[in-house]
Amino acid sequence: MLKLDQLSHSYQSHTAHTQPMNLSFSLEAQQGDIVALIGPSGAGKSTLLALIAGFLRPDNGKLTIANQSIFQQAPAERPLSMLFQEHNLFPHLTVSENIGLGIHPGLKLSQADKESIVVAAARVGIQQYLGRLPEQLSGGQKQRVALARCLVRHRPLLLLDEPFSALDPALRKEMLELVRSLAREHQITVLMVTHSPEDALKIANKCAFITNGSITVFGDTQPMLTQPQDAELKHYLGL
Ligand SMILES: Nc1ncnc2c1ncn2[C@@H]1O[C@H](COP(=O)(O)OP(=O)(O)OP(=O)(O)O)[C@@H](O)[C@H]1O
Repeated sequence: MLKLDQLSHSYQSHTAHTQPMNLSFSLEAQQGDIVALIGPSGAGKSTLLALIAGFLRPDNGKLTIANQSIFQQAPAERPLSMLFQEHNLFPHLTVSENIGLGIHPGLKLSQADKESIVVAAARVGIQQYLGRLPEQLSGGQKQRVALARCLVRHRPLLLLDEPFSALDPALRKEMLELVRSLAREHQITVLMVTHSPEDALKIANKCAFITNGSITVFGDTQPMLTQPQDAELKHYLGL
């Protein structure tokens, strides 16, 4: 479904004392896979998502979704949605309007669109807040709104950059379970950056370990994280 073949990017060094950072990623995920992206700080996890989302231009390599190259597509045209830890909602727009932005950036919405906003809000459990402004919501409720906005887009790929790490453990677990059931229901492929191996074990069937700008271990999450063979991965997990 999603295929990256040596998708590369180099960050130039800004000072004489630092080296340029070269990153290159190869990865294959099937439809409905939930892939956890783990690895030390600065390894390249967010860069990988930015390359797929189109925020960052690759220098080389191939990037396909359902065998179609998305290399030339602008970020908004790509068949994906993305959820970050912060800055997900516009403060002056209601919950309903914030969700509607996922359908049309100018909020030109048909009756059917408005109905799909209500359906998505109900699916993530925030239908009673549709008229509120983001400041009138808790952190967890805000992330539900952002998730509903991803849902109304009906895109086959969802990119998550630690969206729930600021939530308390019980709420985080709830949100992870919600993402897992939504991914199952809609056969969405999910790539999730996380610093928590526990979260990876809870939600992801596949796991990619990123070090120094590339994926060095990829496999089924359970054996990979509970019986790691790779020395660097063992060290990262503290085993
Ligand atoms: N705009 C930039 N210019 C130069 N170097 C950058 C830039 N953005 C990121 N880098 C470098 O590229 C590397 C990968 O960064 P990235 O943010 O992808 O890592 P990460 O694995 O997501 O880290 P973290 O877990 O801390 O968020 C880091 O060494 C970082 O310093």
